[in-house]
Amino acid sequence: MCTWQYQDWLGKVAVRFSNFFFPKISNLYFRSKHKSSGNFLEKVDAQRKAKYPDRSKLLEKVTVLLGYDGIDDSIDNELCEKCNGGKDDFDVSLACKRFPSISLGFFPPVELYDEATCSSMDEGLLASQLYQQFLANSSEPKLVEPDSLYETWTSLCPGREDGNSSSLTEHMHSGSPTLKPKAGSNLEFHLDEPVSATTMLETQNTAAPMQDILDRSINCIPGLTKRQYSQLENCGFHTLRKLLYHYPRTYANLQNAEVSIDDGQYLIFVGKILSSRGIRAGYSFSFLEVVVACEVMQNGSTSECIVDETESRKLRTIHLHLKKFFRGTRFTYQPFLRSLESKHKEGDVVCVSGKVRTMRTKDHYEMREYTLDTLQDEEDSSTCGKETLYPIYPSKGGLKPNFLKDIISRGLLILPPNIDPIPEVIREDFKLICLRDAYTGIHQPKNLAEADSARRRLIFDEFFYLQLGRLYQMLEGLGTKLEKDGLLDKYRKPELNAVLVEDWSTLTKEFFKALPYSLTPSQLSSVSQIIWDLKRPVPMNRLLQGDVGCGKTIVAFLACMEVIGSGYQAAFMVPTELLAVQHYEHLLKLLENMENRQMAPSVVLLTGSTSSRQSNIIREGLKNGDISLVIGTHSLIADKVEFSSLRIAVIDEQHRFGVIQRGLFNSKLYFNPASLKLESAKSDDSSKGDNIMAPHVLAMSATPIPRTLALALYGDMSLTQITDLPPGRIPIETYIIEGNEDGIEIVYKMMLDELEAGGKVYLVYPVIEQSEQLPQLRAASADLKTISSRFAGYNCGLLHGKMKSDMKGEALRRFRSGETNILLSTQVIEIGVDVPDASMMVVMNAERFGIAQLHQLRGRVGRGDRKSKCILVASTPSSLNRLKVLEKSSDGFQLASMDLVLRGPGDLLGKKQSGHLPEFPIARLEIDGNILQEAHLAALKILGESHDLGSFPSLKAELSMRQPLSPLGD
Ligand SMILES: Nc1ncnc2c1ncn2[C@@H]1O[C@H](COP(=O)(O)OP(=O)(O)OP(=O)(O)O)[C@@H](O)[C@H]1O
Repeated sequence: MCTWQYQDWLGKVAVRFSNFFFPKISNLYFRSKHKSSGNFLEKVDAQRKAKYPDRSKLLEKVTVLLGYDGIDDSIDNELCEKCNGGKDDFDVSLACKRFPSISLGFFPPVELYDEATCSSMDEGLLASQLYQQFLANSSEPKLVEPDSLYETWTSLCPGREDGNSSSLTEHMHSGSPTLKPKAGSNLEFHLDEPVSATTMLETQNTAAPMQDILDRSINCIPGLTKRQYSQLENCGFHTLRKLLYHYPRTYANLQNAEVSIDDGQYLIFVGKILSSRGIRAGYSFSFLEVVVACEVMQNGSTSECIVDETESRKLRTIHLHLKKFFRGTRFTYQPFLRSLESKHKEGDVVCVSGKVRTMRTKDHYEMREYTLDTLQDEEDSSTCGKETLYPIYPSKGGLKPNFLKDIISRGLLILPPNIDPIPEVIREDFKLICLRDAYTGIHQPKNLAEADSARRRLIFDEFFYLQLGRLYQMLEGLGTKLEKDGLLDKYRKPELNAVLVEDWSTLTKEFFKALPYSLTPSQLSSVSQIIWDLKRPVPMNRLLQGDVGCGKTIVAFLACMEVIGSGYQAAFMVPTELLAVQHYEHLLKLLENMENRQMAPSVVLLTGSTSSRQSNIIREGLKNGDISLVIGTHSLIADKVEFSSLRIAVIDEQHRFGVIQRGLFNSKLYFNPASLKLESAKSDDSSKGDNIMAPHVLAMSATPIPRTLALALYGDMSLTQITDLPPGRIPIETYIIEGNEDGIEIVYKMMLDELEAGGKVYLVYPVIEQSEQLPQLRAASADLKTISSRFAGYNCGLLHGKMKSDMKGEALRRFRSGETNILLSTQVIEIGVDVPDASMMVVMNAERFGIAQLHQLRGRVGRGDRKSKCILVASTPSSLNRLKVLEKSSDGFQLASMDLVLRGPGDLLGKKQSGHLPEFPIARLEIDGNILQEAHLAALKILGESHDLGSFPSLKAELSMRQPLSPLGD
């Protein structure tokens, strides 16, 4: 920089110095009365008049004293803060304008998910106000310099590299305040009137896509101090995206007042803190009581009443007593209590939400569970907007809701309009608002309608990227365009195609004829749909779903027969050895019934307990194609197991396998073209022409969830549902009994009655052995003696996961054959165990099991034509209620979706399948099914246009930002 440039620069710095730092230093001095500040002030004053070069040293010193890195840092920060209105100014005046009705009063909660619509508020978004304020401030002749405005501008709009004046003018609205470039310069501007935020933001985006702004560091928010930055970072707000995902948990609708306060209602109030007291109530007991005075309307008044001041007499004052209790000596110390008290200042205007309990004194209410948000100010409360929504944020990692609210509104300001990766045509088709409006709408809605469209758009995104990701992954795994189009077509037209029984393979038809019962209509159509898929050159990925005991196994066996009948191999993987043995034995029995026994394929069992000699033989048979069907456990996915021509993989109880396990299974089972030994043995030619193809996958689940939920959970799978039960099934009677002495006696009596009537009883326990930590839990092993002596004339068996495999098989065999009448077991029998004449199930400590789990357990009985009972024994009276839902409903769909809602759907794209954290931050699977369907269609539309998303680079980028995808899900 040459000398004159440097002096010019320093001159500008000095102007800013006068305007920013001098008042700051003065404040510092007057506030602290500190001597050193006084000295500084004197020096500063002297240096204001000094020559430019002499000032630089002091400037540097002063800026460092004020907590900046240097002059540049301070200028950037100060200007940004100015353009945000400066925190102090902004907080008071803008909050009041934004929330004109922050007045004392009582208002009901408006849930984020509420679909009600209300009239809209006048123009006046926070964003434009902030800009106007910034520009108003900036219009002081001394402050605004052409390039300082430019600097400010670029710092506000990080994506913008140069001040392109033409693009700026392009977007100016007629009649809007304008910012015009001076003639002959693309850097200098003069102000006519303030420019709206939208106009400015639009202008900085015309050149490059700004989608990546969401993934920039949180540091890109103007005016963020270092401290705020590190606080946000520490709480996980690394990027703007993460910040904007911090949605309000609800909105307080401060205008929509109700008239009565009833005991037990969840309500929202706005009021003023009267007192805050930490009280020691005993040796190790204390509590905090915050009293808030609120003015609410008299019974019979309506919300319109308060618009007219003369009607204000209809208001009455109520007192809310917010109480928090603490137990423990350390909570009774005065310093602790004082610090509690000091968190709430007398006179603060607060928004309180929670459950009210009426107190003895009239108009006094107690709230023990509450949320308290301090509002910015109550000024200007007389100006009532038509409707005002006040977003209530959850706090995070110690960051206060109001702080987050402020940072989020600053973040919204720098959002350019073109951050939306979803093409306009899709937005129009599905009536979606643009992404920036969605972020603004969810954080700063003018009315409920706006919040609702914002929410709809954000939910759409959550589902859309999930669907897009999974379908994209599937397409990537396919070779030809034809296959890819075929796959998409299949998902586009969910109406199912089926193959008539006549067109099934000969083997399938023979096996079908040998069944001891006829298939239900649902089973028959499921088989036909699956076979239609099997005949296509595209690998099937289908989920067969149905309630417990509906007969899925036989459908899967028929699918295997179809493949084997075409000269290929089938693998049937189940989660437990017990189930593998059961399926194996069941299948052998069915095959024995076949008229033409020679047609029966070779079937083997491969589990962890298979001897190594036997395993070697089986592996060899699978490799050379001698074995047509293998039933087994995880052993099937071992590296060593190779197939000659695997054409279908059945995965029973698929949710029992982790994402990676399923992926491994999938990727391992590729049809090996090198080994076409069986090609000549084909009896049908339906599959000819396919060279290398992934095997068909038929996953089975006994967790019957509604179609929409299934779509979300398994978006890349076609779905077949068995909706009926085999004929002759009698509904199971369910009883919930408290496990006290009397209760247990009743249970034993019911068991005895059942045994005397010739029934068989499962007795299920939460644990195998009694534990010292949980003495209240009854244990299977420990109870064996008690039960045996109690039911002396009957034989008891024991079955649990720690037993050796053959012992388990033997225990089940004895129970099935009737050698034992009572089987004491753990939840090991939960999946798949099929003993059709078992007629009673007793579950001890039933509250230890999930709802869906209990439904599965209950499904072990009532599988034959005998009337069955299920008794759920609850340890405590309080747990009875939760179990009652099972007493009322036997609909697996309803119970499973309830369970899903309680547990959360789990991580669908990643490895995590804990099911404890809902993966959709804002969507609710149980109510947003229609949006999910639309998202599914939109994903198909996009991929139909471009299989590899080549034509949609923004979508591809967004997909990778949201979740890195890999075929194995890791
Ligand atoms: N159409 C039918 N008519 C009569 N009985 C049938 C029919 N289909 C299946 N079954 C019998 O119903 C019982 C349950 O079938 P299966 O074990 O296949 O059920 P599932 O759907 O796999 O149940 P779970 O999810 O509990 O494992 C079996 O004993 C089976 O033989």
